[in-house]
Amino acid sequence: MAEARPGGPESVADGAAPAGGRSTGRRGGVCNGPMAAVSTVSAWTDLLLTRSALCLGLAPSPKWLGAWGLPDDVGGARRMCGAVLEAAGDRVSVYRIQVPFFARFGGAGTALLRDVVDGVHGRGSLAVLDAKVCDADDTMDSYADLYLGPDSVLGGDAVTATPFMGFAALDPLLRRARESGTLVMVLVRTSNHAAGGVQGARAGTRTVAQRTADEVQEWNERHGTAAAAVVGADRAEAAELVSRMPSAVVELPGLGRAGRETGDLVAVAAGAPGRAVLPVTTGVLRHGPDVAALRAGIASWRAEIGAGVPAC
Ligand SMILES: O=C(O)c1cc(=O)[nH]c(=O)n1[C@@H]1O[C@H](COP(=O)(O)O)[C@@H](O)[C@H]1O
Repeated sequence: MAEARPGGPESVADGAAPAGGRSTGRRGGVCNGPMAAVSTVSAWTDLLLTRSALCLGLAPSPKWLGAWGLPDDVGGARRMCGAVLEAAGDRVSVYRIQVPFFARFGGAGTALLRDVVDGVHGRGSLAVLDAKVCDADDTMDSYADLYLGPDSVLGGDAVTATPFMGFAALDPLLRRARESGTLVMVLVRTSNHAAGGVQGARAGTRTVAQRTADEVQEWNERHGTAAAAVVGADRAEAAELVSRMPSAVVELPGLGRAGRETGDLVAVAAGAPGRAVLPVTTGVLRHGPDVAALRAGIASWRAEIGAGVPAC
């Protein structure tokens, strides 16, 4: 079995020329004063339709580094990310990057995370920073400075956020996302077992998840399409929630997970063409560290998704 390519910064940041997607620095920065909103969703749609709805998870956790025979340190994390990016080339539209697995290495981990985001952009792909943030008032501006847009510390194209301090608490972050042409991916319904008791609870005539979905749609209608959504529910519930947010990019987690049918996820995604992002982490990382095996795993997911959610 070939090993993951050892790498310096170049091995993560180098990539194929951007192929129809976002190029680094194309958008205005968040620190450059007021800007016109850019057509965020159309940039995502272009990529999702021309490449694939497939989104690769980058998760250099102790578990995965151990499974790959790599040291649980920033060097191991760099080699893992380099191998996945090398295997994917320019065939993947979006990466979901698990922030805590980088931040746990301190400053070196944060620098690696920025390198990885640059590597994603170098391949013409988009980077979702999975940090699940939320707080009140001016802290949200600081989250934007950290996560959103080319002039932020980490340069993400989207950040995940929890709405459970009340949807209005997300407003400052959403405004910054709109200004920088990025997205806030709001947790509408998550797939973890404990979530049902909160997100499935009824608030008047709607569940909390339905109400949050409606708030995503309302924000986009009022202000522009910076609100996106994470919907990790079964087929019927996911389809219903997605139908409430016709303007939003929706991330549908669960591919390759026990108890989740790929066909169900693909069917929900097919109902939101050009807006649905299907992340897979375990289902690809289990093929590593061999780059050829990773490449074959990615190709197989693209084919399986492509049968239901066609890309050109
Ligand atoms: O935000 C997410 O992506 C997410 C939403 C959700 O509903 N459930 C969920 O597990 N996730 C993330 O998905 C990751 C696992 O990805 P898979 O291995 O592809 O299932 C976890 O680390 C979570 O952070």
